[in-house]
Formats: sequence, C-alpha cells, structure tokens
Amino acid sequence: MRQKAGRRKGMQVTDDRINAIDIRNAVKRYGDFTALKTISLSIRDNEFFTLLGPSGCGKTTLLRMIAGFEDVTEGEIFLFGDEIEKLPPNRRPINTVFQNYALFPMMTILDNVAFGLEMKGESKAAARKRAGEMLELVQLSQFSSRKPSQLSGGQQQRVALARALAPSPKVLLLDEPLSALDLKLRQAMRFELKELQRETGITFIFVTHDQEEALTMSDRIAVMSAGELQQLGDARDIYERPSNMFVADFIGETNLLEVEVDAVEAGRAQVHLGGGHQLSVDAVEGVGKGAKVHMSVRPERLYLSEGAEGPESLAGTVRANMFVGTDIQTLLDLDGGVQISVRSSNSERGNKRVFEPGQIAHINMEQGAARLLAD
Ligand SMILES: Nc1ncnc2c1ncn2[C@@H]1O[C@H](COP(=O)(O)OP(=O)(O)OP(=O)(O)O)[C@@H](O)[C@H]1O
Repeated sequence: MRQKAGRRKGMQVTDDRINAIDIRNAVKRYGDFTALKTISLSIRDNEFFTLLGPSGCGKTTLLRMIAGFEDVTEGEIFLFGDEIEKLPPNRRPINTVFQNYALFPMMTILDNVAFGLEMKGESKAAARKRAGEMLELVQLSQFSSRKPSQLSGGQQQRVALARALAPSPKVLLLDEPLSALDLKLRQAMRFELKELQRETGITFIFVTHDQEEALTMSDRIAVMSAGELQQLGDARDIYERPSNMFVADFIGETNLLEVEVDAVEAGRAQVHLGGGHQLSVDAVEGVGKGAKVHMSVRPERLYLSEGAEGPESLAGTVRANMFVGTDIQTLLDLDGGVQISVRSSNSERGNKRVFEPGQIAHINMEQGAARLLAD
C-alpha cells in the first residue's frame, strides 16, 4: 500500500521499500542569500544518515526544513512517500535532539521523558510506563527519580535521547548532539548512538562538522559545502574515493599534489608531478590527456624505504619527523617544490624504520592509493 503511494508520486524506491525521506530540488533562501542551492537526496528507512560539512554549509538549515521549523523556499520533502513540506512540525512524526539537551530542571528524569507523551494525550500511567522503558533502553533506569542537575552531561544527553525516542518517531533528527561533551565521552557516545539506532530501527539523521564522528557512525554520509551537496556515499567511499578537492581535503588528512595527465589508456592515467616524477594511477571520468588536476594520496597509504621498491617510488629528502602517538608523521621534500607527508604506524608491526632529517628516503604507494580529482 505504502509502496504504491510512493510509486504514484514518482518516489525513489530502495530495495523495494519507500525511502524515509526524499528531498527533491530543495532550495532555501533568506532574502537574497541562498543558504541551500537545489539539494536532492534520499534517506533510506532504518538508516543512520549523516549531514557533514563545515560551519555555515547549510546542514542545520536542511535539518530544520525536514523538522518543519524552517520553510522550504522551493522544492519538496517527502516522508515515507507523503509530501510534508507544508505540514507544521507537530504534525510530522519526526523528533529532534539538540546540542543543549533542554531538559526541565525541576522535573525528575522519568517525568522529563514522560512529559511529551502526556502532552500528546497519553494517560499518566501509560506515559510513565513508556518513559521507564525508554530509560532502560539508554541504561539510566537507576536514575529515574533524580533531577537533571544530578546527572553528568553524557547522562543528560541520554535522557534527551530517551525523551525524543519515547513517542516512536519515524525519523529522529540529531543536531550536533555530542558537541557539548568532552572528547572521551563523545567517543563513547558514538557507539551508544549507533547501537540505539540499530535497536530501535528508527531512521537517524545526524548533523555534525566532525568528520571522525561521521565516519564511525554512519551508514551513509552527505558531505556539504556552501549550500551544495558535494558527495553522497558510505564512509569508505568518501574517504577512499573522494569525488572532488573539497571532499578529499575536508575528510581526514591527505596529500593534494598538482599533476598533469600525459596519457590515458585502458583505465590508467600516466601523470607527472612538479619535479617531473612520473606515476601511473587509476583514470577517472572527466580527466583526460593534458588536464592539470590534483591527485589525493592519504599519508597512511604511503610507506618509506631505503631503496626504490618499484618504478613508481619517489625519492625525497626528509625534512622532519613528528611523533603523533599512534603514528609517526614524516614530511619529505621532493624536487620541484613538492612536499609529501607519510604516516607510519607506531607499532611493532608498523613501519619502524625512521629516517632522520636530511636523509634521502623512497616514498612508495600502496596499490590504488592515489586518486585523481576532477576539480
Ligand atoms: N535566519 C537566517 N537568516 C539569514 N541567514 C541565515 C539564517 N539561518 C541561517 N542562515 C545562514 O545560512 C547559512 C547556513 O546556516 P546553517 O545554520 O544551516 O549552517 P550549518 O552548516 O548548520 O553551520 P553550523 O555548523 O555553524 O551550525 C549560513 O551562512 C547562515 O549564516
């Protein structure tokens, strides 16, 4: 039945199920400033989906449009096949968890979670029973009679989650919910959030500017910049196969090297770097002979050796080594003003050969490590 409705409206259907959210050609303008420029994307049912991008890229605006707190200037938003962009927020089966947990300070934890249910017309007894179940889900049952100020920041955020999940929304929106927590707690909460999403089966749409958070939790990630969608994919796609300069640079650390393409044949591109160093890399669509583009190579996909380990080894002079705890980062200068960063694991099994500043080392690439970028 639902599927038919989706098809009738021309919605995209994934694995024979209607998407939780379909955003079609959505534009948001504030006066003459365009915060979102024609965004189209689909979020699958039961997915942990993340909107990732730097401050001001429009991710909160998009989230607020889904929630109904912000009008859509142009375009359409569908929830399980039904058009919702004209519905007021309280008519959408969607809930939001904010960065500041916004708990009622005078109420107990149990009452905080039950409050929204009672407002929706549930009996006090039913609301309290459901609130109790939700507190069990976030492992806070033992604190149900405490007040919010008697809980840690992480515990308060879990109460806010329990409260948002209590009415069984079809979609839960999470606007940087971990950013008020300290680093250790934030890391622990990543696993909890992911578990919670799996257990409840509710579609989560998570907003963050923290790429590590996005990579660790998400089924898929939409990378945004300046009101535009830059890339949509799973964590490995966007980390290992960035589609452009912005994504390569924003996600993790990378070497962005200027190259010129000398030839393209049988799926391989022959390129050269500034100092004339030649390399053969996977070709990408839209980058042909004569193109001057950037190539992205992750530092951890490079390793150093004394002698050349193949025709594509590049010789460089070590400028500095930096101890980064888990890794050792080595910066090297190549001819032609090219600089390359290499990361070696600081472990018994890792690359323990440390070259001293001034020494010549050969830089070798793991297969498939270099990625040409179309723009
Ligand atoms: N009410 C408003 N009026 C005018 N401009 C706005 C309004 N709300 C947001 N903007 C602008 O729209 C752009 C996107 O804002 P948005 O809050 O969506 O960014 P964001 O990616 O969530 O950033 P952050 O991570 O800092 O929250 C910004 O340039 C912002 O200044």
